[in-house]
Amino acid sequence: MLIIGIAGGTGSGKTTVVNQILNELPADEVCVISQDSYYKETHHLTYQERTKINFDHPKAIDFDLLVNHISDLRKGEIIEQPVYSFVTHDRVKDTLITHPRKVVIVEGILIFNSRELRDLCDIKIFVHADADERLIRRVRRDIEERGRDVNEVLTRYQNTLKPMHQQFIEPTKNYADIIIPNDRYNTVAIDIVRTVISQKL
Ligand SMILES: Nc1ncnc2c1ncn2[C@@H]1O[C@H](COP(=O)(O)OP(=O)(O)O)[C@@H](O)[C@H]1O
Ligand SMILES: O=c1ccn([C@@H]2O[C@H](COP(=O)(O)O)[C@@H](O)[C@H]2O)c(=O)[nH]1
Repeated sequence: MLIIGIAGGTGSGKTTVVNQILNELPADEVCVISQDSYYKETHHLTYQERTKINFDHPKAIDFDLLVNHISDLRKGEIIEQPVYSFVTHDRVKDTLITHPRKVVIVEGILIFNSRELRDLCDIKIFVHADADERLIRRVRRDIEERGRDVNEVLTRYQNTLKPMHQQFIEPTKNYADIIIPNDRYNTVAIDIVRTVISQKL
C-alpha cells in the first residue's frame, strides 16, 4: 500500500490535484480520505456556537480517529469514514464505507501537523498557491458550494484563515517531499506525481 498525504492552504487546489491523480488510476486501486470528514463532532453545540469554531486550528480535527483509520487501512481493514456537512458545521449520521486500496490519498489543510500522520505517509505533497489566489477561489467556492456570503468569508479570512495559515499550515511545507506550485493548472507536476506513484507501485 502507498499512502500519499496532500496538504496545502484552503483554496490551494488540493481536491483538484487529488481528482487529477484519480483520473489516471483505476477506481478499485485508490481511496481518498479527507481531513474535512474528521472535524470533531459538535452535536452538543447550537448552530450559532458552531459558527464560532476555529476550523483552521489543529484542535478542531479528530486526529486520533483519523490516524486510527489510516492505520486500519494500512492493516487491510475496512473503515467507516465520517461524513461532514459544511452547511451545518457538523458530522451527519451517515458514514462512508471505505475499503483499503493499493493507493490511499489523505488530503487536508492540517494533516502534516500530526507527527503520527506524517509518519504514516509514504509521500508528502504540499500544494502551494499564493494567498490572493487562494482567497479569490475560497470566496467563489464558499458562496457557490458552501452556502456562505462574501462578508462572512472575508471576515473569517482576516480573523482566522490568514493567521492560522501562517501559524499552522505554511510551516508544514517543510515536511513535504514534493511542492506543487498551483497558481495555474500544473499538468507537468501532476504527471511527475503520477510517475512517482507508478514507480512505487
Ligand atoms: N490551478 C488552478 N487554477 C485555477 N483554479 C483552480 C486551480 N486549482 C483549483 N482551482 C479552483 O479553486 C477552487 C478551490 O480548489 P480546491 O481544489 O477545492 O482547493 P482546496 O481543496 O485546496 O481547498 C475550485 O473552484 C477549483 O476549481
Ligand atoms: O464547518 C466548516 C469546517 C471547515 N470549514 C473551512 O474549510 C476549510 C478546509 O477545507 P478546504 O477544502 O481545504 O478549503 C478550512 O479553511 C475551514 O475554514 C468551514 O468553512 N466550515
